[in-house]
Amino acid sequence: MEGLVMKTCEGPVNIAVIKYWGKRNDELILPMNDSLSVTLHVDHLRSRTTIACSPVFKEDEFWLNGKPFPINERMRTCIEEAKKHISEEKKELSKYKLRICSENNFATAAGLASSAAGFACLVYCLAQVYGIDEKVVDLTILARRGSGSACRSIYGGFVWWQKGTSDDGHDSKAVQVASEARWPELRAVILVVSHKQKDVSSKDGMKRSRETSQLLHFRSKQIVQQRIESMIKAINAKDFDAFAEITMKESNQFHAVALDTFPPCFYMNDVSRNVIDLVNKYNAYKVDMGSSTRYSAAYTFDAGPNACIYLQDKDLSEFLSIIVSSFPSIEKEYVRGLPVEVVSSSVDIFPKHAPGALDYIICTKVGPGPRVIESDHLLNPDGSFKV
Ligand SMILES: Nc1ncnc2c1ncn2[C@@H]1O[C@H](COP(=O)(O)OP(=O)(O)OP(=O)(O)O)[C@@H](O)[C@H]1O
Ligand SMILES: C[C@@](O)(CCOP(=O)(O)OP(=O)(O)O)CC(=O)O
Repeated sequence: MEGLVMKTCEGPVNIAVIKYWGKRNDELILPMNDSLSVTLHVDHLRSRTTIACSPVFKEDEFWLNGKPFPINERMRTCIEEAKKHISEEKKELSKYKLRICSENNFATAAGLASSAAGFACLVYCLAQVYGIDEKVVDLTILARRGSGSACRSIYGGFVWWQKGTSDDGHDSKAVQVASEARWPELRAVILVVSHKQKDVSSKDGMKRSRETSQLLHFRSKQIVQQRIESMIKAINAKDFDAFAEITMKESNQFHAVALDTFPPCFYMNDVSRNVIDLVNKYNAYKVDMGSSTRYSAAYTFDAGPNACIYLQDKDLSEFLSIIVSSFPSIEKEYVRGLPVEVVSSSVDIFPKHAPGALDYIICTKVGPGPRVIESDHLLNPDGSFKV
């Protein structure tokens, strides 16, 4: 079709080890404290987005996971902000309407960071369509306007969102602490306890926490900065003990803030607590078996019951075998993502749960940032939606 421009990109999920919770400015999405995350591999968990731009389109349209979806205020902001940075030779495109089609290969709005992958992918794809020069324009600042945690999905590896101090948000951006090549042995196992949409969104939950939780204010002023420094040291030194301890304490403190919120937010459930118990028992078991480190696995939970367990490649098969025997399933495709050998575990110190306590498991590793893909477009070649 004459004048049609079309690009398709994929964007990764990130799971924070130092949590973002609480904004100092809701509209600009400026956080109360810094945060730090691990980008998970786009081969296993990703948003894929196709954007087409054409003089014949009559209105902007968005489809998410195969259905028309409203273009909400945050998405509108990302589009309008991206248009401000359009390259000189593509200026004409800013007048054209957009068709955006996106899909996540995992549950949306279930505390699996779909908004992070989705908005990072959207902004990255807009940058390709509009010829935005990434050396001049910080895409992390654009992605932040879609969802705070999305700014960290613009980079691969280990990413630090610096809260910034200015009122206009120009210094609230993400930087890469280390690429995925720094710690290639690091693995992440996502235990999907529920893929149902959560009751209180992160946006509403963190607003309520800022208004009612004294613990949140204490944490953001007195605790987070020190933990960021220790975490960066741990990553650079590949010190799993330090990484694991800070990760678990951060998760615990975030959920303590959720409970300190009034009325409280309950994001974890009994299965989540059983997972914490299993990880603690696994760490103790490994020490008994002569492990040179205090921790072999570290849990973290976002605003939902699903667990993310960080561990190293050497322990992955053993840990998964224990999980599968402790949380049995009748699902055929129970373990997804990275291929891992799962054997029947002979270690019987872990409690057995009823089949079906976990929906499924995704195994992945630390990965790169968003990428352009040349095939598998989600729109037809003429820019129409695939129905
Ligand atoms: N692929 C996508 N493209 C654009 N926007 C998306 C995409 N996926 C999700 N979103 C947006 O993110 C919203 C879901 O965000 P929400 O914060 O509720 O859930 P989550 O990101 O899965 O959980 P959490 O942020 O707590 O980990 C969707 O309603 C939609 O607006
Ligand atoms: C618990 C968290 O996952 C919170 C994520 O919050 P969002 O980035 O989804 O919130 P908004 O900025 O309002 O879109 C912790 C984290 O990812 O750091």
